[in-house]
Amino acid sequence: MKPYVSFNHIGQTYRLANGQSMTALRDVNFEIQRHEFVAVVGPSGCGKSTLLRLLSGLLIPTEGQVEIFGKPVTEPQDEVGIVFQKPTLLPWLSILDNVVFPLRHKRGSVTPKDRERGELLLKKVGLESFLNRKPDELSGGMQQRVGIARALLLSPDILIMDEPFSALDALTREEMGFELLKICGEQKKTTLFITHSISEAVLLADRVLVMSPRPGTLVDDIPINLAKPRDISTIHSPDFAAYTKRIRDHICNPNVLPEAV
Ligand SMILES: Nc1ncnc2c1ncn2[C@@H]1O[C@H](COP(=O)(O)OP(=O)(O)OP(=O)(O)O)[C@@H](O)[C@H]1O
Repeated sequence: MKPYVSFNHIGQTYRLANGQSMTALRDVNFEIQRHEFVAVVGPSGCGKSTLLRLLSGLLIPTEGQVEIFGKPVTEPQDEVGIVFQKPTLLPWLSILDNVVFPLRHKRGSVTPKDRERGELLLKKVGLESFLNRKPDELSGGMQQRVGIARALLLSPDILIMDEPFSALDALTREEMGFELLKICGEQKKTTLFITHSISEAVLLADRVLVMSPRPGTLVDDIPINLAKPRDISTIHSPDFAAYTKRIRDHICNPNVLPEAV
């Protein structure tokens, strides 16, 4: 099967303000199949967000090529939706207007049909009774749901998420993870999910990519063969513990070879 996303020998060197250069990524190679949920974990500064910017077309790699279905990514495109760590909602707009904002930005206007779609997406994330509220009347978890609905507005095939739940409390974070799995399952998205949380990565993903410290490169690519649908009982299974240990060993002690799970 043709990969949906491919990172081919990706290197990224940033030019710093002082004129020096800094290599953030070195020879990163991986593929993502259609409808696969791939999580990326690694130490701080290893280049996780850089990977995300490369796939979103906000950044062009200094080496290699990122491709979506065989086509090089050279600019941002509608088939990619992004959920950021903070949803950055416009405080003066209602929740519904925030969700349809990308269309207003793109086309200059919003049709009743667009608003209907916005309402449907807000229903999907459980916010149908908050359409006319303002962002600061919502909790952090609810605001992040608005960010997810907004990212789904243009029906992207690919969803990229940069630590989307890191600002939430532990319980809300868990709940949002399960909701995300439901949404990705229903809407058949191909997902690249960046997180600092090893257990979140194992709980949500079909595959976990583990990165080395900077310059970041892949040190492990782990298929997560835990039964689906996943729920809170998944966390208590022995396989879950084995997967998290394998990842933690890489991150805490980069010289330890992965154990078989
Ligand atoms: N625009 C930029 N200009 C210069 N250096 C940058 C730029 N963006 C990122 N970097 C550097 O590249 C490296 C990788 O950054 P990146 O944000 O991709 O890592 P990360 O793994 O997402 O980090 P964290 O987990 O701390 O969020 C870091 O050393 C960072 O300082």
